[in-house]
Amino acid sequence: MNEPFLSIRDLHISFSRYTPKLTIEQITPVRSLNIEIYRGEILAVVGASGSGKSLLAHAIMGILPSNAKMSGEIYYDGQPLTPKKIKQLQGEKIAFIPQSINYLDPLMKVKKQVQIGLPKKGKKKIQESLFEAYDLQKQDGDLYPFQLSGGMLRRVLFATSVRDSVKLVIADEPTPGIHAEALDKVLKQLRVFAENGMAVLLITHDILSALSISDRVTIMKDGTALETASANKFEGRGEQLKTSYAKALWRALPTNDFLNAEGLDNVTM
Ligand SMILES: Nc1ncnc2c1ncn2[C@@H]1O[C@H](COP(=O)(O)OP(=O)(O)OP(=O)(O)O)[C@@H](O)[C@H]1O
Ligand code: NI
Repeated sequence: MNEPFLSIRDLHISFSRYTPKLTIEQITPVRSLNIEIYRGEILAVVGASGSGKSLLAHAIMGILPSNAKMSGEIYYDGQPLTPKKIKQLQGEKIAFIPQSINYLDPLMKVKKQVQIGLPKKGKKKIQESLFEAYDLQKQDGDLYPFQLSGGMLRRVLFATSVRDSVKLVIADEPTPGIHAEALDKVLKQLRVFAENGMAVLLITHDILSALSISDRVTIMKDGTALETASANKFEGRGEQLKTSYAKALWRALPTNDFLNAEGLDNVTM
């Protein structure tokens, strides 16, 4: 097999925080996390709220909060991904679609934000065609973020990430609040990115959408990767999955009649 394009080895992320009794305790919401993403594939990372998915994305992007302590290694295209390197790559080679729409500048018209980083010549044209591709009206471009709905803002965020030069796409929950048709478009677009050779990391709660377009799926629980399996292993009663947690998660989906859903909290590796 060829080399992973992005490789995360033994990642730990901790925070110190005050307890109600004003003593300091340390929490480690990401621990012993190993993840590899290859060129041309979509790896979906799925997991419950609080399982550490966004922290993983922020660690890669070098935007963890300043009180976070991180250890472990992140390799990009065979080289350590240092804070300096990430600054060079961001936008140009690595596209990040953040979970929070607060990442948009509240004081800048959205069309200007989409134009950032586009080639000087023709950026207006490209921005307009991106708007069209993501079902945004031309006049929406003159609005400020607060004037758009959450679903529209997500599509703006998505549009801001698209560049031909990009090699790695990290999409953190790109789909909440958007209607079915737009959801389909966003997922298909991720597929197109992968088919163009990009490595795509899709972070989501939604295991069914993840399975519909991903090549492999990593199930995250309590800050670590419990199991990584090809998407096609999620079938039947989950016999091909290794951990009981992954099996239970799969069987608990509505399309699988919620089999065993009540046991999901109790299952162990
Ligand atoms: N700035 C912070 N300070 C202290 N703890 C934090 C901080 N950010 C995150 N955490 C801890 O890390 C955990 C994981 O956070 P993270 O945002 O990665 O979860 P997530 O899997 O992305 O959840 P969601 O699906 O809700 O977006 C949180 O539950 C919280 O305990
Ligand atoms: Ni998150």
